[in-house]
Amino acid sequence: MITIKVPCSSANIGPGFDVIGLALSIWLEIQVEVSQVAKSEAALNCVITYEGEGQDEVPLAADSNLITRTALYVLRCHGQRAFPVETRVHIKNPIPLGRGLGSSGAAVVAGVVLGNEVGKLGLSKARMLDYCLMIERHPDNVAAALYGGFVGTYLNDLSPEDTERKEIPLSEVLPEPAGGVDTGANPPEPPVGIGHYMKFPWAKEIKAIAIIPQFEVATAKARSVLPSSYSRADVVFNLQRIALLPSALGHSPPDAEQIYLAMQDKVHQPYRKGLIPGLPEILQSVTPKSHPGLCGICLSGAGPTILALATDNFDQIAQVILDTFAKNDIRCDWKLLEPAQDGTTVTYS
Ligand SMILES: Nc1ncnc2c1ncn2[C@@H]1O[C@H](COP(=O)(O)OP(=O)(O)O)[C@@H](O)[C@H]1O
Ligand SMILES: N[C@@H](CCOP(=O)(O)O)C(=O)O
Repeated sequence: MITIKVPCSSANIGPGFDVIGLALSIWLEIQVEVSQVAKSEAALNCVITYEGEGQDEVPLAADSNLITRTALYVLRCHGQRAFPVETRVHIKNPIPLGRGLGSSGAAVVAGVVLGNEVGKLGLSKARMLDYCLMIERHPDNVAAALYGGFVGTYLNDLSPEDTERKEIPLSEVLPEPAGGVDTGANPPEPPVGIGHYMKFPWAKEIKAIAIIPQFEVATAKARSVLPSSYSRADVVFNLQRIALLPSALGHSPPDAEQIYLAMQDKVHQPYRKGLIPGLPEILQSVTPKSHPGLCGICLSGAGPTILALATDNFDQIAQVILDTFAKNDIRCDWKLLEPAQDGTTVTYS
């Protein structure tokens, strides 16, 4: 059996919109068995079973499920039209969907690794990142999930031809389900070196409190409310803070006041407040002065999860944020998480 484990991730961490990602300790797990039968009755030779978050909504057909659809994309780019006969994929997913904890990024990474494994393609992690970026086009979640830890990411300047290839409509990369039938269309291969990442140090004292509201915000929706241009003052505000953030979060012992300031943002959080009731008040509800132990607070990814970074007093900090959400009739779960430094792992048993 092949076991693929992919961590969840929190993107942005305040000012690092589409740049910074932090892999955290909730893992999507995929168990894969390829059984040696002569013929498979399953569409595209793939049988999917699923447990955990999203089990009542996630499709189980190989050409609809985001994980296997992604794997099929990778396989088809290498001349393999379907899964090997017969591939059984069991998905265990504890990452809540549509909450800003990178469930789709984890699913895309898992799909690329699944394609690489069952197709015996021998792709490097750097090449797998290219495949991920053809599907999830912002690099922060997928780079964190693939490589692990606290990362800064960027997209390379590509040649005009490669740029065109990279920007091909998603519907051509992941064609609409064809009822398990191979349409025969060849998908576009990713250009080489679409994106890059760099891992930053993380101060061992800092843990992540994730306050996860019981409602979903689709990332696509949360991106659609952002403006297409910004004032120079707002861009400079974020640049000034993002320049400090990696060293502030890597410095031990952590300087809470500096981290708190370095996590302020004017590029995405203010525009997303309409999607998350009480967001400005929640972001102001705890500070290092009011709640010793707190280092910084931000929207996790596109929300609605709130990420509070702290060294102590985790329950008290979580409780204030839960209470502030409760005033807006929003119930939440909360978890204390740690950076997942190893990123995606594959084991064989
Ligand atoms: N384990 C999974 N298996 C299949 N599809 C998934 C899985 N995880 C996430 N998805 C897909 O990704 C969507 C959520 O993505 P998105 O809106 O980007 O939110 P998130 O912040 O959780 O990444 C889900 O509605 C589902 O379609
Ligand atoms: N930079 C992206 C990150 C989205 O993360 P997700 O976990 O909400 O999918 C954005 O802010 O849109």
